[in-house]
Amino acid sequence: MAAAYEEFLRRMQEGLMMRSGGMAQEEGEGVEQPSSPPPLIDHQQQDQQQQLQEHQQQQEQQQQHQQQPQQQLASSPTFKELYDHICQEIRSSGTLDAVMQEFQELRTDLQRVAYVAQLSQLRALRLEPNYSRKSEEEAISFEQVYDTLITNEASAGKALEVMKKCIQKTPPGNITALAVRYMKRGWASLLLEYFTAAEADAKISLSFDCPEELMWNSYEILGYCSARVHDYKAANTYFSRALENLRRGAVSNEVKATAAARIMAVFKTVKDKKNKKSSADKLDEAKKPFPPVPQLSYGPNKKFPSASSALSFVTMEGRGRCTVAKRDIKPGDVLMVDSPFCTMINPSFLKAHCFHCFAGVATPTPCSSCAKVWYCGEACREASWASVHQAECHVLDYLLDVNIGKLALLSFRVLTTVTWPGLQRMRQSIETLAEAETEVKDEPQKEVMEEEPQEGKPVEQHPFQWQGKYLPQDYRTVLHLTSNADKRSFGDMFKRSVTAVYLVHCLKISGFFGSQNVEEDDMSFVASILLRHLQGGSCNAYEISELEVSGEGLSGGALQEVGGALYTTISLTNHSCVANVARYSIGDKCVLRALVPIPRGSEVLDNYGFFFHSSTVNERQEVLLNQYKFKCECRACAELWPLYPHHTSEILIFRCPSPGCYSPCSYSTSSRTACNVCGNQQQYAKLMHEMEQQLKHYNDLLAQVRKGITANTLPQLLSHSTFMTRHVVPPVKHYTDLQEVIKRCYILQGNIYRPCQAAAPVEVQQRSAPRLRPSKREVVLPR
Ligand SMILES: C[S@@+](CC[C@H](N)C(=O)[O-])C[C@H]1O[C@@H](n2cnc3c(N)ncnc32)[C@H](O)[C@@H]1O
Repeated sequence: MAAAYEEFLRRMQEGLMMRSGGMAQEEGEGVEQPSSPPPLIDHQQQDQQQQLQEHQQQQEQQQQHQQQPQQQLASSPTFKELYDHICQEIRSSGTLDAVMQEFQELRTDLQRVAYVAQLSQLRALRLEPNYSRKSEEEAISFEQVYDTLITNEASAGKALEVMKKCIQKTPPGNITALAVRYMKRGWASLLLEYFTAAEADAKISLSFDCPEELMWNSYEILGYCSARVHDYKAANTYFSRALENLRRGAVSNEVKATAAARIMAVFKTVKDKKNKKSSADKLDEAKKPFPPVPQLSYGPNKKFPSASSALSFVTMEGRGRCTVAKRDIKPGDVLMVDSPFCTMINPSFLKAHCFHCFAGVATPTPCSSCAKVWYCGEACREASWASVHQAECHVLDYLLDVNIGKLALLSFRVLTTVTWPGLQRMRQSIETLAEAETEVKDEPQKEVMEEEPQEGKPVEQHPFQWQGKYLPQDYRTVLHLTSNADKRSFGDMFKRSVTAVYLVHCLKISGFFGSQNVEEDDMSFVASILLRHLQGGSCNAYEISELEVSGEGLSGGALQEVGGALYTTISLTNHSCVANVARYSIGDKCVLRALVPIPRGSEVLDNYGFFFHSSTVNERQEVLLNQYKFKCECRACAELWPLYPHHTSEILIFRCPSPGCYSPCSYSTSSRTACNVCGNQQQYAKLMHEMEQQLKHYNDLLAQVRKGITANTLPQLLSHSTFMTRHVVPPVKHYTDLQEVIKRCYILQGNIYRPCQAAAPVEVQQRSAPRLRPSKREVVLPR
């Protein structure tokens, strides 16, 4: 039985990892263990002696449990403390078998959450607000460190980081302190040549309407930033105000003299210069955080506006809802542009990314209430507060705890987005839906589609029934995400149920239910919905990604998972290890584009993060089954395609280009050859010549992509992809490389983050050009 307990504990520790369509792989504590054996222990298979031993151990454990006083659970426990305590209690009380049996007999999420809510630890659970608070005392300590660091220009980077923390900790009521601290952060940015950030901070500092003589250094910063973009008129005004306020300021004469000399050195050189407006425009361009979102090819689908009209949605036996091509689709076609129902940031990106829009920011604005999250500016701060953050701010440390899993915050946000009154309005239909799911589903009315899938055996398709438009902000689309509840193990479901009840306590103290006392019945209802989203999210949450690049060009760089989101239209696409589409992020939007030609009637297939060329069939199947609860039967899995580079020497095998045949062909370059299967005649010498030309040209295209040039290159790569798809039998290294290069081009059109936010120099400095910032020896501490 000891082994059984170990197995139980392992299963209890499994769980709440964000498991998602290609999607976010969690977690701080590691990704969920792949493929777990069935949860129930078959006692009949164990020999009697073993059973006896286990029985004795169980008795001993029970005795120990009775003798030892139970360890007290901390007040306001973290999820890990709570869950470990529950596991420990079940283990030591010897009630595992009973718990497993009882729990597995439960049919609905409502029953599951009601069951775990009766555990003593959850009955006694009382949570207090838990978040990172503002503190003037801590802010002052950070400011003192800054004041020491900033006197040495080499420490400007550190000074900037320290001042960020200082601002984050400053209570919002300390107006003057905040104004001065933004000014100081602006100064550190200026020294680092982060001109956009320096300008933004100087302007924020002035927006507090503090006595002008305190803010002379902000005017000085604005003077340098304006001079840099040749806005000399503005630079003159700012420098004049800097000097005037410096004269009135309460700083020592020594500081006044040094600062005045420094300002004058640049002021003199810009005084009589004429404005050059175009350069200023360039700086504005640099501020735009995201590239434009592409238009859907062939226009939007009337019923599914986030999808192209080239797509239809059906259900198939064993595959659930599927996306199918209604017409021939070309590589590069934009098939879906989806908005999130709600999003969440990965805790490791909290320090350098906007909590609301995910833009990378060097000198962000903090939340006015907590000292945990940052925004790229006031607009995002306000939008976030109004939409989700107000409801979560004071319980954020519970929700961002690494051990609770990323889906906790996402599920919490689903509910705060819908709101309690919203849920109450839908309560009856939600309960009806939950009940219907436990009954045996009727066969949907059969309707044979015009189109047949191109490869493999034809599968019966039924139209996907949906009332009204399928809109990304419609909560019903989230409710109907597949949860795979019937395929989940005991450990998985048990841990999710405990999480759901824990989260409902977080909702309660954050004011979700309003000021009145909440009924137990309502708590259970909301916990059951949380449990539904914790399951749905594990198979349907997608990552929000960005390419982090350093240096001037766009070569290299790592694709990072900045956050997660629910995209309910993208969620209608199934997985293949040989996907025909690729996905990337623009801001918080998700774009799905064709990689290869997709013939009319074929399924549109995404990849959930497990590619045939980078992991073995066994690895892929194991994770897909464990995480997404299906057995992949794609071509690569069925034909056991080899890993990259597939073959030691590159051999291209031609396929018959006749539509509907596509069989591998042997050929002769000297004459026309007939396909063994369909008899189609093909001039292979001509084909070979064209192939050679294309391969030669491909290398030039590759060089362009390496430099980050995609606008003209991508169409040529896509046309090469069409040619290769038509003529070559996969898997072949060149074809795999080509798909990867196309994906790279798509990604380059999405979110890009440069950790160093310094704007690129607008012009090479000329002899007569103004100096952009003070030199090292002129640095004085701004007061
Ligand atoms: C993002 S959803 C895709 C849409 C889903 N079929 C539905 O009905 O909502 C992911 C889930 O779809 C199913 N799925 C995805 N790819 C599949 C495949 N190749 N074969 C069978 N089922 C698949 C699995 O249940 C998986 O957890």
